[in-house]
Amino acid sequence: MDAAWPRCLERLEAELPAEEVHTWLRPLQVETHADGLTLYAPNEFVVDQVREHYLARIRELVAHFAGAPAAVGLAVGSLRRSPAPAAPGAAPAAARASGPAFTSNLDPHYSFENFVEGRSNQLGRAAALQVAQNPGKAYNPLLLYGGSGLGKTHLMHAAGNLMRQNNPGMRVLYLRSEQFFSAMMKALQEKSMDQFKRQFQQVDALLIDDIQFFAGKNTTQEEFFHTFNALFDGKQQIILTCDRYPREVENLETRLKTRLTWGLSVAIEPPDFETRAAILTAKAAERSVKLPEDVAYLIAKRMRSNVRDLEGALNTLAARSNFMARPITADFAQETLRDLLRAQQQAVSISNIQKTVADYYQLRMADLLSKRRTRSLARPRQMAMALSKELTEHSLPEIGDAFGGRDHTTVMHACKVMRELREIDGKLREDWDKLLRKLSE
Ligand SMILES: Nc1ncnc2c1ncn2[C@@H]1O[C@H](COP(=O)(O)OP(=O)(O)OP(=O)(O)O)[C@@H](O)[C@H]1O
Repeated sequence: MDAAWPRCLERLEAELPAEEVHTWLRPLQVETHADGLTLYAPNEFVVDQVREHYLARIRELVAHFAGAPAAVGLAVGSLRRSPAPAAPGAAPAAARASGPAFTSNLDPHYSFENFVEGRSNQLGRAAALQVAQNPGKAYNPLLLYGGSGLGKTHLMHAAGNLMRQNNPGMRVLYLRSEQFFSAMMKALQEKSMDQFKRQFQQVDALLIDDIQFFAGKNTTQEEFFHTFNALFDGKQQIILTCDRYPREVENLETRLKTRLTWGLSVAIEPPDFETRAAILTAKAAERSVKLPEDVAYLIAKRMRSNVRDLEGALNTLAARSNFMARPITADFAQETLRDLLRAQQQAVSISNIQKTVADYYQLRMADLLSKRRTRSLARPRQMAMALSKELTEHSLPEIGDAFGGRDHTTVMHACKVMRELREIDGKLREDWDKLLRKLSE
């Protein structure tokens, strides 16, 4: 019986579009019994989809591969396994089915406690927390938007988990936009739209991730628009994420764009250096990885794109250190992450920085690089030099050369001035942050 489900999945993969298997069947957890098996789905929504579209075929295949009649049950729940690997000699971790009647697709790992706060995500975190504490009342909908891997999904799950923690009976449903889309397409094909719509009337909070996916999909937008309105009228909480401000998403209906931004829309920005280092330190502690401070700084300095990449770097380091039984040091990190760090470094060059700074201050490149010392040129020039030191691996003399053959002490002075001004001049600090962000995209 144990082998029946993997073989059944394999066969279904050959028979069905990959997207369907990925969306509905892969997330199922299986518990085998002597005379059959039970499939556990993360929530009722998935149970309905599986029952309606796949269960009959699953039953046929399981019986076929088991070589005998087999009972296949389907229920909401999950198989809880002991999170730590079993110690040598210990009995296998007991697996058991659990879960209330409505679970939510929420990942319990994501919480506010393990979300590191920084200037870049402070507002988003505060808004998500407010919403979780006053669902349907604080801001509706809450829209979190920003680039990939910056923590939008994390905050969304954290809000959902907190709602359920405060009120265990609350029905919170998390869906990726693809899941909404694919369930709707099925319902349309099979003329079961009424049932599709009813599922949403039962939820207290609906969390939809990555709504930019709806762009160009007109029927989905129409349906989502109605679902949205019904929930909104019923004061059910809606939380959405998008990879940019919805008004900037092409091929999204205007009335939907307007609705999406009715409540509160908050940008999640790429984390600054301190936050990146704090995230690395926190993730390392969570995983019991010994990450010295200088290594956290090294990675945080060099990897500026997003948190997912930071996590990837940490995982790579931890795995290699484990495997080679070597401690994580700065040298070890340089050696292990060489390619990754180089790829990040290539993304920004001095000329790239000069161009971005010139555009930002609406100057001509020739003026920025000229010897003229008027204040309106000197500050942007110092800004560009300091950014070059911060963002590239070039030496002071190399940077000086790239700025019309200036001496390395001029570059050093520019870095010092910028550091001091950032402490006391709010406008300049804002310029610095904006430019850093632009250059780190
Ligand atoms: N401030 C933070 N503190 C701790 N972990 C974070 C933080 N920001 C992001 N992460 C982690 O980074 C990873 C990527 O974040 P997440 O999946 O939430 O990104 P996203 O913005 O939803 O990206 P996408 O749009 O690509 O889905 C997750 O593992 C998340 O836990």
